[in-house]
Amino acid sequence: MSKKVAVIGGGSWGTALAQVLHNNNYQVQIYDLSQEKVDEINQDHINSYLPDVKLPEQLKATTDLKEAVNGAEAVVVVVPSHAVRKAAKDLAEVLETDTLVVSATKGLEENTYLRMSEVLAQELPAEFEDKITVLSGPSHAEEVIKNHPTTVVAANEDKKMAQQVQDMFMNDQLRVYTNPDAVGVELGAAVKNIIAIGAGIASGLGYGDNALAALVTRGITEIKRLGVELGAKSMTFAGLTGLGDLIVTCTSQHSRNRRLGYKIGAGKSLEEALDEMKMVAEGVKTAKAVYEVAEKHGIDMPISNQVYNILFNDKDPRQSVNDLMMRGKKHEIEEVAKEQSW
Ligand SMILES: NC(=O)C1=CN([C@@H]2O[C@H](COP(=O)(O)OP(=O)(O)OC[C@H]3O[C@@H](n4cnc5c(N)ncnc54)[C@H](O)[C@@H]3O)[C@@H](O)[C@H]2O)C=CC1
Ligand SMILES: O=C(CO)COP(=O)(O)O
Repeated sequence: MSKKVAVIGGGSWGTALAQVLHNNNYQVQIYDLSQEKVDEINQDHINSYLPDVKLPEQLKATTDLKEAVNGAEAVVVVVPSHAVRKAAKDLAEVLETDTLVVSATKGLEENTYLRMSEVLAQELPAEFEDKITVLSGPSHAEEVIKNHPTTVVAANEDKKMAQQVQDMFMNDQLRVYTNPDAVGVELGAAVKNIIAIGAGIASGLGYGDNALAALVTRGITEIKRLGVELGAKSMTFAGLTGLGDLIVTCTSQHSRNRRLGYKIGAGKSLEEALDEMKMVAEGVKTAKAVYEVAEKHGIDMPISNQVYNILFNDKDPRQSVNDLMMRGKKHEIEEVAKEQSW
């Protein structure tokens, strides 16, 4: 009999990952709070967030968490970041001790500024701490669900755990690498969403590829600056979950964060833009968390800072662009500037 995996969260990413696991011969059960989502998957074999794609009939969904995790060798947590603590609390009641936990959510928790694996570790019993592996990378659900070639990373300090998750998801359409630096992987994934909102804003203002390249390149510089301060390895930000995910999110038609930014750049308020979104744009909440963390640690994050001010302080995006362009003059590579006292 095939092994079972429970996917916690039947949104676009949860459904795409569920299909990958189904293709890899797992019996998959999706858990979602929304009866409507569960009915779509069970009765119509679709997820309305992923139009034009028929899901495998064997993919089952439920609103009963206990039923979903019963007998599962792994649970994949893929609810929005604001729901992870609640999902983890609920999971703590029903999870069997030897179950692997995969965290596929991208964001930082508001107020605590914790990474998602840290939130899970706080709420699950202590024996799960080493069993939490982060799965992340440049991977829009809209393409994964169509089996387009995609690369992601399974991150856990424990090599065996990372490899188990690599084996679970890897196939000829989804290539999975491992990386012990879960801190860097999670921070890259969370902060790129803020820069992607910035890329959307720039596009909504009518700016083109030059501004985009500037945002991506200077964006990864400030993501790395924050990450290294918080204990990540600098090289992780040159990889799939750093630069890779930043590129895909800043440039893709599928990105929810970029789309939200575009609406704001084109003149809508944050409330109007959010009202028009069905799916989660994680960068909004993360912008607040990162603004506060950067302030606390004294880290210079000029782009994230401007995105925060546009989102939460009604700053005119054109003024933000001007302020970014007119910052004090700098050496491009700060490590070299320090080394050579430039
Ligand atoms: N959509 C994508 O292409 C990708 C998304 N992600 C990340 O995955 C996470 C989820 O994103 P999406 O699937 O796009 O979100 P979504 O907005 O499409 O769906 C979220 C789903 O979670 C459900 N939900 C909310 N709270 C829940 C709870 N406590 N228990 C169970 N279900 C709950 C909602 O009913 C909804 O069906 C986000 O952190 C996102 O950044 C990561 C990679 C790709
Ligand atoms: O993380 C993603 C792709 O890797 C999805 O980004 P969006 O949430 O902006 O769609």
